[in-house]
Amino acid sequence: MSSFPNESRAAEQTRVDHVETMIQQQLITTAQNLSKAQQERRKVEVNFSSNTRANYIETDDIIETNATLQQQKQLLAGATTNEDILTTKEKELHLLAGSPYFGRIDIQEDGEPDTLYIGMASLNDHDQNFWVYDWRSPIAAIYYNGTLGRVQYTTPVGPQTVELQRKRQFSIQAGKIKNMFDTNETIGDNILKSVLGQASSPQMHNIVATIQQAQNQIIRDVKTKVLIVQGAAGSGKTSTIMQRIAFLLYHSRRQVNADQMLLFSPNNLFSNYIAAVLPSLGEKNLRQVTLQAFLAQRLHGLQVQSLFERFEQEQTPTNPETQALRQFQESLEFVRQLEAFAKKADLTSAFQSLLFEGQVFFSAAEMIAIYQEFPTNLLTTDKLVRLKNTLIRRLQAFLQEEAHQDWVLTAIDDLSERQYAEIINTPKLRAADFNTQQQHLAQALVHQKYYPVYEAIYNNYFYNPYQLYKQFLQEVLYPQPQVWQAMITAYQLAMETHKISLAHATAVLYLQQLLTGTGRQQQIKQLFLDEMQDYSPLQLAYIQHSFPQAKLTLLGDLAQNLYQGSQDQSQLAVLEELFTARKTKVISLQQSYRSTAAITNFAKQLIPQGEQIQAFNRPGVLPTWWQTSSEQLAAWTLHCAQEAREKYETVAVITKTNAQVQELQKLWASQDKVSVLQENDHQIPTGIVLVPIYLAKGLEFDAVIGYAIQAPFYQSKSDQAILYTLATRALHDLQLISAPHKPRWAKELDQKTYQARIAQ
Ligand SMILES: Nc1ncnc2c1ncn2[C@@H]1O[C@H](COP(=O)(O)OP(=O)(O)OP(=O)(O)O)[C@@H](O)[C@H]1O
Repeated sequence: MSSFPNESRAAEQTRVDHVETMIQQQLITTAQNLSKAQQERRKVEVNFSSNTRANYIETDDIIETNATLQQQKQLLAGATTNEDILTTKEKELHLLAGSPYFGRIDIQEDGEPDTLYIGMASLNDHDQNFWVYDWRSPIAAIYYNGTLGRVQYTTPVGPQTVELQRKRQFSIQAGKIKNMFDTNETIGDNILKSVLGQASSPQMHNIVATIQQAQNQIIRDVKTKVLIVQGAAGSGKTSTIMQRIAFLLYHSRRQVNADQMLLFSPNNLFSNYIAAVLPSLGEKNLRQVTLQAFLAQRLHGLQVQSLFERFEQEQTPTNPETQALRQFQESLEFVRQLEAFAKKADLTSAFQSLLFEGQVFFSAAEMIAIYQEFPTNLLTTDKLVRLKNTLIRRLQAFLQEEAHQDWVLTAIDDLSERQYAEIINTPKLRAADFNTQQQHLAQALVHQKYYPVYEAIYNNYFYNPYQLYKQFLQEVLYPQPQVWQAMITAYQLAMETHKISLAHATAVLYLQQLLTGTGRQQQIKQLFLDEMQDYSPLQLAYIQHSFPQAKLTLLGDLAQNLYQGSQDQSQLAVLEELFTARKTKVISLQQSYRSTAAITNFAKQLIPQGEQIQAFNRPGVLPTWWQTSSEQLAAWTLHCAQEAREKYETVAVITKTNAQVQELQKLWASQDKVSVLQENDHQIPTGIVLVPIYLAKGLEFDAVIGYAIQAPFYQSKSDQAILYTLATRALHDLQLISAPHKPRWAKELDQKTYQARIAQ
């Protein structure tokens, strides 16, 4: 591939032109081949349906049909694979077209010089020369990781060392080089600066061309079982996780596909916001779920409180006792007590009679009697299995008897020919004598009728998990017994109206899963969890237990802790303890990319250990902190938003609560240019948007106006974390509005990091 010396820009452009022509040619041939493959598949499909119109009357026909079926299936699978390969190829060519690569490395490997170009996908010619290397190929790691000199990279056959002699970055648009320069840094500042200086976009972009070294380490880690990423606001955690997913899909294509991955996302708006990243990298999207949806799916018929509802409720003056209580209920200590309870729990008080057609089929007393026969030192899970087996055996014995009842004979007589054929459905049965057939029919009919009883046993409907959980709660020792008792009463009352708090919902499900093992998802191989700081130890323990085969990637920012109240850096220690049995690695990202340096430097004072955060050197104006009157508050907020809108695409007015959003919405009803961001919105609209902080998490806007930054909304230490989250949503411009008094702690902030102004 040394036909181009590639030193000058002109030479590089000639190479780009050559590659572009190759892409266009390959697009044409791929489209032709694809159309042929589609025709081929359709032909096989037509044959398939006409050849497999089954004739199940004669045994010989069945055997023949099966053989044809297998053959046709193979043909169809072959045709579909061929088509899939070509479709992927076409997708990759489209990814490359116009901007075929963004990086180049010149290396010496075993004394041999080589020049490699890195892009979104691989491109080779008929002679198998690589013109572009996929960014995820082993050798491309050098581009992201290495400074010039000797560098190592990992290959499937072990580590390889090469001499990196040059690293060049490109910005290519519509086949034209817009910018190119050599760099010795990981990925030079210049291109990054220009990427970060751009306006925000309605959906998240990929960062493939400018992945930073620390991020690359996270993206390419394939060994760690539990990868925990603690990163400052705007440090690229979410971007990195999306790149990591694309990397894992490429790296482990044979072992894992997108259906075996699951992402826990903070809310649906966020899920939509990131939904374009994987397709932009040529990959299929993975499934996403919110914690509340995950719990609700498993608690049929109950209304599970959402994180937002809880946050809203706790805005009414928070009672420290309630706070402490909830923290205990979701703590690691509580988890351990629950786990211990599950091992030795006495189920007898939770048994409930199994009814069938309004009559008791197995009474609670019968179950208690069986249960009490088991050796006392058996684990509860084992007792449960034995009880189930006993109940099933008793059910089977009952069915044997029942098969001789008169109703069965009548029902057999009433069978239509089709129903008869459906039950007598094997050659052996068809050949059997009358009595054998009758017996088989009788068995089948009683099984059919009593199937619900079997299902109820199988699904553990013979004990009440909510009752068992209550029993557990009553056994827990809490320093303030009255507070604890009041909580149990509240739990019961809520259950009567089919409502359950988030903490109880998780605990009930975890207990149920520990006892029965049902609900565990073995097929998920990779689990990703964004905004980990919003999950309590109890929720994390339950999630971990639900996905026993999954490797975990958890990421978040302990400082952006909106929901957990006073939890702090010790959460990391809790996490490590929670996952102690597995290979855990914690990576910290301190460089913040989203905001201008002025905004980051202002925001980082709001949190403990904020001094470790490094602002990205992107210029911008100091944040403004406005002081106004209560009467003026809403009007001034709107004024600032409108002024910012003249300069920027997206301007967010961020409130602390949803109630404030509704207040402003009413006041600004005549402002048709203000839209309210809703949880199920697919995109962030341009213009002025009104949004509560918990929905703005993870998102970004060109300008942010913080509404009512004053007591009582912003007062406590944990409110500083909320303001930190709010401030770090801004890319270019941040304005805070207070009426009339700023929070007490505002005095401690460095006056040089913002402009204090009076609104008039
Ligand atoms: N390597 C990079 N190249 C280009 N842009 C980057 C890079 N890393 C991060 N960014 C940009 O920085 C911004 C913040 O990234 P992201 O949302 O992934 O951060 P985060 O750590 O998840 O933030 P937060 O915790 O505040 O929600 C995004 O606009 C993203 O595109």
